[in-house]
Amino acid sequence: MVNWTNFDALDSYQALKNVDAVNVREVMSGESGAQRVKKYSVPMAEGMAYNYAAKAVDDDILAVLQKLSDEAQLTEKYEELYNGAVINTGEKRLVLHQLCRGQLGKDVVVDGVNKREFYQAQQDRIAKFANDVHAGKIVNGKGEKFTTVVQIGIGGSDLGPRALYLALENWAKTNHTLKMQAAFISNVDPDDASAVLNNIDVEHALFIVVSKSGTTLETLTNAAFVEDALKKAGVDPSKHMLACTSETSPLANNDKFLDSFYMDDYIGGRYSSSSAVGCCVLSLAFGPEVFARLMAGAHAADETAKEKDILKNPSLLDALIGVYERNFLDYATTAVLPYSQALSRFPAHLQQLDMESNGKSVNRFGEKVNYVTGPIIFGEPGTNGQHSFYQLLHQGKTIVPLQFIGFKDSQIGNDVVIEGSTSQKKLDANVAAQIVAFACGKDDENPNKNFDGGRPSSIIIGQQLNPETLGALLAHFENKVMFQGFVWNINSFDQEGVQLGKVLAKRVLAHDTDGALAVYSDLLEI
Ligand SMILES: O=P(O)(O)OC[C@H]1O[C@](O)(CO)[C@@H](O)[C@@H]1O
Repeated sequence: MVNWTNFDALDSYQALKNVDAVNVREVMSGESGAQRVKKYSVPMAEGMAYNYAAKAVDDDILAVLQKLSDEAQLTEKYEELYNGAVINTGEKRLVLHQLCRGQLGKDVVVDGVNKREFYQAQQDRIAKFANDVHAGKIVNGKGEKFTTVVQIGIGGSDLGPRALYLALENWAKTNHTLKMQAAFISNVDPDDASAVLNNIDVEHALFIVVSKSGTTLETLTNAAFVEDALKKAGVDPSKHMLACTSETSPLANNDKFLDSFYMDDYIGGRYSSSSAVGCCVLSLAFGPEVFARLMAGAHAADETAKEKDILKNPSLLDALIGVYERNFLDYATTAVLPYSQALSRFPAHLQQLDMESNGKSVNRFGEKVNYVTGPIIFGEPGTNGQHSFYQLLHQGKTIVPLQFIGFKDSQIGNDVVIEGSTSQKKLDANVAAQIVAFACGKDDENPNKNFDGGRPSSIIIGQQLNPETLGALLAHFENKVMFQGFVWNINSFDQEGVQLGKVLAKRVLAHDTDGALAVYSDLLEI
């Protein structure tokens, strides 16, 4: 059995308060910096590496972080999780998203159902469905092949799958495995659905209504919006619409859908890309083999996360360094900066993953905690970000830890040498330069041109963004967030904080308002 103890009650919490701080500028300058870049690197799954040379840690701090990991029983808690303990205390649920991509421990059986087999069976059903669509065995009302798939969902039923689709779209085109174009409708803003519908050929489109709960206002509204558009186009919606939901939701077992695929209550929305939620759209877009490769990469990262030695466990190490920065260096934000245009929506996915999971003020037993928890996450692909918000990152008063992601090869492989280097080389040169600029700064007698440096970062480096490396990246961050939640002794798997706004919006629509709500409603003429 593991002990669920508040972070500030641990001996290692006190020890971390007393460690000697590392001056990033000092240690990253000159030969010492070169040595750190070689030394402070951990292999990740799928040939990637997590390099943390430019973080404010040294061997002494790492030793205390190892103690923290052991004392807080972080890998033991992970083991409890994948063996089926009720980790989500708020909703009294198991947490099984890792089981969608492989068996990590014991069989998890609930009400006589082996959960790994259930998730695999859904993937197999989706694979058969996708193959039949691609082969022209499942066709539209006119007997013609479907060419487009549209996912209708929001939050975890949108962000992860959308980020993954965009991450692999060009890779799939290059590798001749783009079977169907995908599009996504999420916002209840009517312009979102209209713009997507205007851009596609609805007669040849399949629409997946994705909602775990089957009750989300935006998704149900958009599903009805699309149904209406299909009817107006003279198309039978039941031949074009699929459902992806939990078996207990109001959307389940509904014959207005061509077919339905299931996840369950043990998969949180923001962790659902590995379940039917991601499987459906990605298998239709790229083929089931590509989805299987994505899952293989994620499973490899899940296996690595079992390692007790923090210097061999990149997601655990990343988590612990993040905790040190958040609780002892007082850094409130983290920027995710992929030097890969394909990862354009990955920061948005991580924003939900991290902030919805760890944006909590009470521990897993509902008691207030006296320390800060999850950071604010934001980000954009480099080099675009360099010409936007990096000014503040370099010279602003707030220090923001930076998470870079970079790849040696492009996905499409089309490149030109201009002034002695390819665009890919320019991209990679920029990320290397940024890490050193942030860490080491530059003295200038003109204060306006002076860079203090000392701004910490880490980088995940891979050869190429492909299904395996993408899967490993996805799981790396899921596991990092999980480990941080364990340190803070919070429940990372519920999201009560999003409920109040939803309830009040319903009251506005029902004209049941008073006080400020009534005045705002009047201002907007609702
Ligand atoms: O899949 P559902 O049930 O429609 O939920 C969508 C999203 O809404 C939330 O519950 C928060 O509003 C997320 O956690 C979830 O990913």
